[in-house]
Amino acid sequence: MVVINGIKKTYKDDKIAVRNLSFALPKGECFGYLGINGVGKTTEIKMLTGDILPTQGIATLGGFDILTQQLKLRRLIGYCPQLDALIDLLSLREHLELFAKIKGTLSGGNKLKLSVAIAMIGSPTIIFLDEPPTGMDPVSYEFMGDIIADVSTANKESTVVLTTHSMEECEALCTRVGIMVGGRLRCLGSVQHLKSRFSDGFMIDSKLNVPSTEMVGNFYTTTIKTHCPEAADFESRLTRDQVKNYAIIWVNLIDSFGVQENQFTTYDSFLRNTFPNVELLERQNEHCRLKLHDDHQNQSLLLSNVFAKMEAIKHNVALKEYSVCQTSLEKNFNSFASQQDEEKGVPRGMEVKKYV
Ligand SMILES: Nc1ncnc2c1ncn2[C@@H]1O[C@H](COP(=O)(O)OP(=O)(O)OP(=O)(O)O)[C@@H](O)[C@H]1O
Repeated sequence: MVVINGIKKTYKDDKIAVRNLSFALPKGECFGYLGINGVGKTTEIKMLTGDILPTQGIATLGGFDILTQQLKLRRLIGYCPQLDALIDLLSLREHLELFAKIKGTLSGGNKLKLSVAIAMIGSPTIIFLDEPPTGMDPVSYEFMGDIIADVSTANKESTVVLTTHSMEECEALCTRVGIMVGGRLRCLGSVQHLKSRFSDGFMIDSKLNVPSTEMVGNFYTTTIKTHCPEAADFESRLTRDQVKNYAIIWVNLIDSFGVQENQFTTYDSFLRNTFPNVELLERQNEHCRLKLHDDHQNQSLLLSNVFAKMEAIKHNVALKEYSVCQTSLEKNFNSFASQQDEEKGVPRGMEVKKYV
């Protein structure tokens, strides 16, 4: 439905906004374009919708050439631009009539909803949405998400190209995602594929058992009494009032803390003996969050393997519950976004020459 072949855009000031972009999208796809500000997403959409001309390359939408068949092509597309540009979509009379009616009555978010609705009118075959959710309230945002999913992935009526800064939106809506850096598409694939390919590991959220009274008692007998007889004598030296007033509670708390420490140390060492690179990120009482780093050299770090190993470990440690999840798409995106600086120089073979 969308075929892009070697599209490039150089602005007047020699700024290369899009560099030799090539990819294709079938019908029914919801494609998410990710990239930090200024990487070239809007420029790419503007070339496809005919707002601006590419410097180089060809593209077809629904079989129509973006350079020579703009009139036919426009009937196929719906476009919700990033900025409020309703003026481009209406005749002068319609524009005046509409704004005479709505001036001062539509908030920014409502104007945006109107723009999305206009882009969807007539069930266009290809819909371009340039950062549509900015400023939309959560209810409308969810409603818009449902509509996008309906027309693209569910009913296979349209191909949707969505530029966004929201990873959540991409994860929820898009069948495929492309991450753009410095005018180039650096990766393209399903969210799950990108996560598996670029993920740097797994997060494990765990909850250990709350120490039982019996465990606390055992700890007191085996550890405190053995290694610290003075402290063990502490209880017998307390007055009745002291026992009544909290002192005994403190002893119990210290014992309970000791049991928790032992449980955690055992759990931590089991993890470190099982996985190559474990980092403790956070710990509070019986809860802890750990990261299993993946250097992509160890093939065993697959989600299924991590679960299998955790299931084996859990019988040896005081683990009440745990969950394993892949690092988020946001993490992957951030690592791509950080490459933006490196992309600022003109790459080899892409130099723009000035002829005077
Ligand atoms: N008319 C123009 N003339 C010169 N440079 C431009 C023009 N329009 C955009 N650019 C530059 O081209 C690059 C890509 O801009 P573009 O608007 O396509 O980025 P974007 O990824 O859509 O950003 P955002 O997420 O902020 O919308 C930027 O460096 C921008 O400054």
